[in-house]
Amino acid sequence: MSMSEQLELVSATKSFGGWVKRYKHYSRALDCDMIFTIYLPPQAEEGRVPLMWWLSGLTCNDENFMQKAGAQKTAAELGIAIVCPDTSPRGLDLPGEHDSYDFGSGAGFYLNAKREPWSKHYRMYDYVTEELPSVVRLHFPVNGRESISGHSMGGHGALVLALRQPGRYAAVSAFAPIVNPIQVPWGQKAFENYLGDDVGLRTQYDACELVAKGSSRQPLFIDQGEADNFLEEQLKPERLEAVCEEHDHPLTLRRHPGYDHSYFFIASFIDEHLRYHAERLYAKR
Ligand SMILES: N[C@@H](CCC(=O)N[C@@H](CSC=O)C(=O)NCC(=O)O)C(=O)O
Repeated sequence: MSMSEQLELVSATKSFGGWVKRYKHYSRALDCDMIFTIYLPPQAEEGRVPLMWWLSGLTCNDENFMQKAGAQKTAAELGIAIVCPDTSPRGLDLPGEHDSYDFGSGAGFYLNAKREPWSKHYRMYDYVTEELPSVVRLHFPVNGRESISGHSMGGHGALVLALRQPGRYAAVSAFAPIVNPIQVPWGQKAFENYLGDDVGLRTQYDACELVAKGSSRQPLFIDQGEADNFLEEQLKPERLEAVCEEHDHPLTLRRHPGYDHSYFFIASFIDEHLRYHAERLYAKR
């Protein structure tokens, strides 16, 4: 077993007949130690189960979703494992890395950075698409069926990963995703610093641009709160709606009056997302 495949158990907590477990491992892609959390439903004690990836947003780590979304009860009922990676490399002290909430630590944007000093460690795209899935497949009873979801920056990650890898995920959904990062302040700041001014490279990490490019027909399921204080400046779901309409890309976008950007919003609709994922994860191919 390579160094990156060796896991150290950090904690194990029983939940709805299954287990929430945190593991530490060395990531070769990021060249640092990382922690991820997995929920293993009770069915995983008897056989292999499908897996939903959850990508969290700015300022989060691997724990926010497991502690706040209340997903375990329905995941246990449906027999779905959930893996929550962290949102950036950790344990480094790159210059400026911890200075702001929307860049550097806690804000990896699920991309492979090209600019120094970020390029050696900030390779979250490779980490969440290749390295961590290999580790999970090696150590846990998963059956090869995967889906993906996420929130805000993690919603951006879920959409981009799915649109760039047609056929990989049985389902993709998002809560309040950043759909057009190249056109909004959060994304512009991150992409400028991580990727530089290569416009072609930036568009590869932008859901609206990927839909316009048309390389995937993956249906997208999105929930958005109308009282979200990031809605107008950072999220702009109407842009994705317009590009999907123009390119006839399947999109279900639900707007919910009164809901904000928090995990109270996610907890309110996570069961519907899990059922959406389960239907597709268990569908006959
Ligand atoms: N601190 C910032 C906002 C931080 C914030 O709202 N983070 C969200 C994700 S935002 C987009 O990626 C989050 O999930 N926070 C963690 C949580 O547990 O709620 C500010 O004050 O503006």
